[in-house]
Amino acid sequence: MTGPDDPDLLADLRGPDAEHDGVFWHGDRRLMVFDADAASRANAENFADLTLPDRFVDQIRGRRSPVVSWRQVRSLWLSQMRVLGEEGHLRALADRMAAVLDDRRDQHVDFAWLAHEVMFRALVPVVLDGLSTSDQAWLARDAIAKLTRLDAGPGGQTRRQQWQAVVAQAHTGRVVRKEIRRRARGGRTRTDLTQPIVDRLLPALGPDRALEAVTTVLTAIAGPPGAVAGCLMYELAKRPEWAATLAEEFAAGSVERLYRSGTRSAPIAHRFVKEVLRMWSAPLLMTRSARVPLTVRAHRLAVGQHYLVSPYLVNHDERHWSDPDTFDPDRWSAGAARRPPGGHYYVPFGWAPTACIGAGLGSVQLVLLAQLLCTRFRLELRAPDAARVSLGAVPRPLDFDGWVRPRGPAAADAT
Ligand code: HEM
Repeated sequence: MTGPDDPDLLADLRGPDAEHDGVFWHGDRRLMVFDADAASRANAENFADLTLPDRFVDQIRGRRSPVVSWRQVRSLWLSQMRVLGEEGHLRALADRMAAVLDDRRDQHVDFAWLAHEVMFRALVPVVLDGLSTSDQAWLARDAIAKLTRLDAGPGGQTRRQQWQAVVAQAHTGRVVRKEIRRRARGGRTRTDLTQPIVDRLLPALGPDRALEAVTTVLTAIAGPPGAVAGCLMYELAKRPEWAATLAEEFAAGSVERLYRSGTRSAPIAHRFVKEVLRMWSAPLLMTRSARVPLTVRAHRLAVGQHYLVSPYLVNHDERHWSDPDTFDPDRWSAGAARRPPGGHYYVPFGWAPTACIGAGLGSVQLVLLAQLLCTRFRLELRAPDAARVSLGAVPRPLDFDGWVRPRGPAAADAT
């Protein structure tokens, strides 16, 4: 767990949160909306009619662009996500994760950063398939720069890091723009999240808004998936009894079945993943700007005022969860003593209508990662007793470094 001197972004918020039942003003007039019902309602009202901003060229010329609702963009992605969750795509996703782990084998690594790398690199082709190695490397550099900024906090980056971040972001823009243009000219088609945007929405969106849509997903896969994966590695490393239970479950089934039926074929691993997602939800806080006048439990927000929501605090709310700070995958078993309250009290993927489009794939990917770590690889920690999780912008294991080792042939055969 978190050490007393480690960062805790929520330290000043827990007291007022309990005192005011989850809705209160904090500091410079920002409303904290940590109550599950209030957060869900505020998000629904705020984003009910979300449309994309006008194109840049139209803004300059004082014209209106064709109206495209965010719902249209999301619905194309959600359909494509179903295809991307099929057997062949899951196998390819797992192969890409295994390749990153294999590449780092026997080197001294920070596991929290490794987790980001494994998740992000494996997910890039889900968003933009078929990129050259050097273009993929630019996307990874951009993601690392964003994560470094998150990790360092405001003003915590050196000028060199800031400059590298600008360069990486510019290159990512160039890579995505080039790929959209190539596909629009009738080049190759791919099964990824960019293709339906090009095929179905490009004329209405225009190139700059299409670029914005694709980079939104690239940003989304650069943070929470890796943060949660780092915590999954942490929980597996700290709880050998759970690692052994999961290894047994994976050995009893085949990995091919896992690709075919996803989380269904590994119910214990799925419970473990659900609990990691609850216990270590990322990000800790999300800032929203009111797009319409909002009233949250009699607190009024004018357009442009900010409010903050927290999947983490909702998932740890003592009013709804029993022993919320205890890591207990068994709470997800049928008939468990600590029952989850269900519904919108469990929000590791946020709230409709902007809830994560990758919730299903993200969960399966975490199960696949657990499978790799219980069967083909193992983590050897440099200082097992020192490892703990701090609560910065995202939950982050500290002193969590060591070596990825291959498992013996007997364990590999079990896959
Ligand atoms: C375990 C993995 C993941 C976690 C924990 C996670 C978590 C989140 C959270 C908390 C949000 C904010 C939702 C809100 O605004 O209320 C979000 C949004 C989003 N996520 Fe994920 N995510 C994961 C995986 C993925 C994957 C695999 C993809 C796509 C390949 C993805 C794409 C997105 C997108 C596009 C959004 C923005 C949705 C919108 O604004 O409409 N995420 N995610």
